[in-house]
Amino acid sequence: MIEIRQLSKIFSSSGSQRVAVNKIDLSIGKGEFFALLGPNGAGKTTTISILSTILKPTSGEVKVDGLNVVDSPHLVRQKIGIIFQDPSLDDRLSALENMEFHGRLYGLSRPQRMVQSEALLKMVDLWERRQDLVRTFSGGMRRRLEIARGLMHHPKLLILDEPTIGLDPKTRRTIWEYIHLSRKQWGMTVFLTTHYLEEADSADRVGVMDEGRLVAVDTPEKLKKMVGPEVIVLQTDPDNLEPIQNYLEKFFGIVDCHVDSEGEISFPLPIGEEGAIGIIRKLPGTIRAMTIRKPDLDDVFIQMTGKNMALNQETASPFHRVYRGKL
Ligand SMILES: Nc1ncnc2c1ncn2[C@@H]1O[C@H](COP(=O)(O)OP(=O)(O)OP(=O)(O)O)[C@@H](O)[C@H]1O
Repeated sequence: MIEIRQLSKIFSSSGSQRVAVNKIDLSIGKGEFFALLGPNGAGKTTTISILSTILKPTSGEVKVDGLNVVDSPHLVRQKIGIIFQDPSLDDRLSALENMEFHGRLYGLSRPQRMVQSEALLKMVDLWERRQDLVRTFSGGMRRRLEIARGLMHHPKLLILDEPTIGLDPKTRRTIWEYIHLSRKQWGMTVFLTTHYLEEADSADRVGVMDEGRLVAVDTPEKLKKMVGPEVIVLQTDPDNLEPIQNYLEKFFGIVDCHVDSEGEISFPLPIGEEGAIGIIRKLPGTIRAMTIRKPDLDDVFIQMTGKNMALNQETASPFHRVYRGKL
């Protein structure tokens, strides 16, 4: 459904150049659910702006369902639905009018518009509120309406740029139910950018993007396996973080540590070593608590980029054991 070859985008302004996307290659199959994960400024929005024909590449080639996005932008737009980070509804119109307007732009007939609007507004639980102005809607209701509107012309490819940012967990779950329902109904491909690790976790494949480069692409399970079987998280004094890092590097060759200013340090448990407790006993300073858990996509990100991705995470990994007290 998507073929990206050696795609680069360089922004030039007042004499300086910024490489937002740096020679990425990516193929996404029909019906696949693909998540692009990366921190602020990684190049995710730029990539999907090129995919959706809003921006032109500096070099490289992008095809959507066999159509080149530069040569055939109008045909490509017919095939895609986009949900942007920033709301794009007209809040002076009602929910139904927003649907109707979008349907007209996509050349749907009146009967098609009526059938689709009713089915989709019912799907997102907004049918009862169809005559109300969007300006009277809550953030979650607007987001649900945007999803319904993006699906109005039955796109082959749905592009979502952080669609659930700032929404409560219940609304996020509901939105995903609608998207998965539509995937099942007409085999839609989904291309998502997100900061939420659990959203990326449910994708068929995840691409890790950093500073314009695609540093890894694989299933979430395989990416996590690359980190190792388990990750140790330790609580210590902030002053003790550096000595611990030095010790881990010197005696265990561990360089993929993540530290935060509160005194937390995490690193993959070395395979074949004497076990977590054995390592901890030899570390300098006081260790207040230790958690052992399965790696998550944040650990993958740290290992690939040396940076932390865990923004907005609600819950820790469910697969953890916690040790507290004297170790
Ligand atoms: N129109 C522009 N002109 C100049 N630089 C830009 C422009 N758009 C994006 N950039 C730069 O390109 C880089 C990638 O930005 P992009 O918005 O694609 O990142 P992102 O991964 O989507 O980040 P976020 O998660 O914050 O949305 C950034 O350094 C950004 O400042």
